[in-house]
Amino acid sequence: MRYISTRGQAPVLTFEQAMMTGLARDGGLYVPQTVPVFAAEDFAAMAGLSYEEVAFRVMKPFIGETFSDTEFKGLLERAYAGFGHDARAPLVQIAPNHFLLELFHGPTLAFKDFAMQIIGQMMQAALARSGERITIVGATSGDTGSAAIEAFRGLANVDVFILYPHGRVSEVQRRQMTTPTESNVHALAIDGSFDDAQARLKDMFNDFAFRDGVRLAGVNSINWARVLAQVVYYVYAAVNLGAPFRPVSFTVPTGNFGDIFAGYIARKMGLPIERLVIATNQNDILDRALRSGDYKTDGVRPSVSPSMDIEVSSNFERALFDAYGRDGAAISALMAELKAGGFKISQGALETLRATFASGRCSEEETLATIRATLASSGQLLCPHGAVGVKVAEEHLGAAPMVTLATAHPAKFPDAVEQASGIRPPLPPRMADLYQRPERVTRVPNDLGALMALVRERIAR
Ligand SMILES: Cc1ncc(COP(=O)(O)O)c(C=O)c1O
Ligand SMILES: N[C@@H](CCOP(=O)(O)O)C(=O)O
Repeated sequence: MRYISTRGQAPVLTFEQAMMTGLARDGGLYVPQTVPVFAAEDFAAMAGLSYEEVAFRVMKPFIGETFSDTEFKGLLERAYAGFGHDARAPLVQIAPNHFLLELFHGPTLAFKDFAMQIIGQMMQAALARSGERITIVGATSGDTGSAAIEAFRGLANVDVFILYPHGRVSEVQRRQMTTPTESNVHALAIDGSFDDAQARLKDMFNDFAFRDGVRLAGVNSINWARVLAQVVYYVYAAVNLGAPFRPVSFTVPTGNFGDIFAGYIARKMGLPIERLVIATNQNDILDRALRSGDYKTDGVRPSVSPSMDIEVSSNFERALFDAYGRDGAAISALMAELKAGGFKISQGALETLRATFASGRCSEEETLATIRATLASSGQLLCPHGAVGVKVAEEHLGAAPMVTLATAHPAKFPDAVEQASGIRPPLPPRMADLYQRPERVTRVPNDLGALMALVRERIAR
């Protein structure tokens, strides 16, 4: 399996190279040259298997010979051993044809753990072989950061720097990033939005002297390995609901578009996904783009679902690449226009996107009302991101079972959940002292030069 860039001008890489590279050197994102298609029997044989076994079967064709089968199985076992639920990703029914896929039983209580834990294992194995040392820089709106820190804390050959928007993540999210004591962990609060943090991260990748000098690696969903690991739970959920013999629909609370893009890959692999629904909060650029064809930024507005406060959705570039017939030059031109505020999607590409994705938006009031209503109707307490998903899913119910991704634990957002429901969800006992632990964070300007200087200075220590 080989990986190519969405902008067509970067070297073609193996899985291991793509994983260790992050952003392509032409500024694009790596995607598989071809997506393997599974037979119906392959999916049928996965029903009832453990999460780790499904992960092995789904990921194996994409990773090729990067690891021996025995080694890869060992990495998967270690990655998911710390999850707080035997099923890893349990399905819970909330209405006759509507299920939640609980993706918050990992160590940091959000879906990011599913990919970050196995990437941590795979990167460590690759580094042990090469003897290299890397510098991870990540941008987060709250959940990627803590999951990355959890996966890489304390490693001797990795420094991990996490940029989060100052004042725009929940207190639990912030403390998860600022309280780890390991010296290889660097929490950085940037003056700006998540979009600013992600833009500076991409600028760092595009500065080759810096990138090569610090051996920069990325663990955001710009890294193909992140997307791949997230494909697994779509397959796992669908086969346990009757796929391939009956289709299943998914609604995905969406921000950076990595999670729903994983669903898109699952569908390309032959998984019968009837509807793939993008659910946005009030930062609804994706919903607007699918309706109007105009992908125009108009500023991020803080919401009660802060992890989705994103306007420049990185992975949308991967979907556009396919929708434009894999024309790297066309994607480069669109991304150049985006830097100036936005672009118009061609009619042909728009029709392709609309044939694949449906979308909807959920306001602030609707988010809180959905937390209340779902608790009353099903007894399930949602986090605000899951609530955005449930509200939009309810507008797209059809004959196929609908699965809404519950992307984070409600205890990560206690203020919003309490405001909606009157219930303040407690943290799990292992995190009970989170509010007492001392915090360690550096406030940083939204300035590329200053950020690069800080990273260089810290890793030289
Ligand atoms: C809790 C939660 N829900 C939803 C999302 C949106 O996912 P994606 O950025 O993959 O679209 C995020 C951020 O990634 C998140 O942290
Ligand atoms: N919501 C995310 C934003 C970054 O997304 P990623 O999937 O590209 O890492 C977060 O919580 O940080």
